[in-house]
Amino acid sequence: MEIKIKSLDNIREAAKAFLDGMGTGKVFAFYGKMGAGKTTFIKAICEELGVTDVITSPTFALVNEYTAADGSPIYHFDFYRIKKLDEVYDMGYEDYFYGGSLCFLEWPELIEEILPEDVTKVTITEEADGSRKVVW
Ligand SMILES: Nc1ncnc2c1ncn2[C@@H]1O[C@H](COP(=O)(O)OP(=O)(O)OP(=O)(O)O)[C@@H](O)[C@H]1O
Repeated sequence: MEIKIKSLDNIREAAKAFLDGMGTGKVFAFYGKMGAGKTTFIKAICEELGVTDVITSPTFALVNEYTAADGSPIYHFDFYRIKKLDEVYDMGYEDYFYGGSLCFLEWPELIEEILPEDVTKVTITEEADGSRKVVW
């Protein structure tokens, strides 16, 4: 599927469209260059799910946990700074990836070998006009 986000003014609408078309998967790997808009789009999706926690890229903690409006947890990962896969083993990644809760991953290419088989891969690209294309 594909969504175009014209500007930040349209991001909540885009997040809603994504949620409507995201399917039954739980683990979503967001690919895209630095500045493509991964954090911004994940934030919009979480807000659309009723998260009221502060949503920022979990660069230092590796994972942030939020609570959706229905009380379910959402896990937001950023693997940009990992140096060894051991760091991901040590955090008990399997409990997250196979736990049945929503997981949103930034920089999944750094842990490609341990992504679950049923991961949904989402690619965000910045277009020449500054809009973003989201494909999954
Ligand atoms: N859909 C959009 N339309 C316009 N601007 C956007 C959009 N999405 C993100 N931006 C802007 O682009 C910049 C980078 O966004 P963001 O931090 O979400 O990127 P990122 O892919 O998470 O980058 P990084 O990998 O460095 O964390 C921010 O200033 C943000 O406001």
